Amino acid sequence: MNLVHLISSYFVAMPSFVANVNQQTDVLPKGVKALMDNGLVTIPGRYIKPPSHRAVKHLIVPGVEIPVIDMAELESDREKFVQTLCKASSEWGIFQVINHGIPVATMQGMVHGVLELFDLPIEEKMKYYTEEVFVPVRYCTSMTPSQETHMEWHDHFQHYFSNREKEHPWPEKPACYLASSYVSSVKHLSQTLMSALSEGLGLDSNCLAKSFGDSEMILRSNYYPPCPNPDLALGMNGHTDSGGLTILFEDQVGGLQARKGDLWYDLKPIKNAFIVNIADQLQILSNGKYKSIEHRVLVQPDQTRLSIVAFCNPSRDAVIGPPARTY
Ligand SMILES: O=C(O)CCC(=O)C(=O)O
Ligand SMILES: [Fe+2]
Repeated sequence: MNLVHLISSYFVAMPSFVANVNQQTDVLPKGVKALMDNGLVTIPGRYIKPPSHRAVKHLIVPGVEIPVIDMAELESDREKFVQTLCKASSEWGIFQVINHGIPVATMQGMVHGVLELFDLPIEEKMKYYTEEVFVPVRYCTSMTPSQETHMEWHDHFQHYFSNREKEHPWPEKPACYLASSYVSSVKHLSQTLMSALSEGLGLDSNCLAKSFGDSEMILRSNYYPPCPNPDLALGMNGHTDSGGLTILFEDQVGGLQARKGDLWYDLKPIKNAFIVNIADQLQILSNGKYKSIEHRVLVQPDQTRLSIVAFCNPSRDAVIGPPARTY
């Protein structure tokens, strides 16, 4: 056990210390970027994961390429496309999508805007600070800091688009944050994938969309600054996504891992591709055929990582169950 591990086990074994930190409810955590901007050199105790929750090196499979879904094949051979998509969704529940038709300029513009958004002065970002999920604009750090003993090493901006919304109240600053064309492109991609996923279950192409009802979307941008003690922390804990279909765009830094059995597969970032994963409600709608895969994020000692995640979800009042023909 090295010194850092020794120190961390000390903190983990000191529940009164942890409780003390969390009792400071009057002090809102402003985020990990703010900590790093202020010259932090060692992570605070509340970011140190207990040893049983940390990444274990020998259980990580490095540099894994998940199945590739080539959207160009949709035109040339729809049947083969559906088969490949169905196999990837059943065996992995996560795949990369290439030739998706979303212009590189739209993706780069989105990344630029999001980086500027996180670069706003902390007072500006704190105007949006909330732990509520179903609000048009949310800035927060970790997931629900007031309830967490061990926090995650990321900050995020999140938008909830209800299907009743007419015009989304985007933050006024920065002027270059223009996310609406990115959102509509990603929504279109999700609809195309959902039709093919429906067909993969032997159903009409609009069947899954019908079950989703007036679908909703949450757009979440995750900012993972460098972490001084990356082995003690996690950018995001292992979880499955609770919604329908998740469409993720990441930079080239890496850190996203997907779990199969006891092993964590370290996913190699692919330039300008999207990573798509099946979430819980699509697993249910497919009667378990498509898998909602557990995933997590590791942090880096010297690099900031950004991911932009669109959760394409059923309507909040949709009743979800497997369609009769998939029993
Ligand atoms: O940042 C990532 O790559 C994963 C993010 C994620 O899993 C999430 O926001 O649910
Ligand atoms: Fe996720």
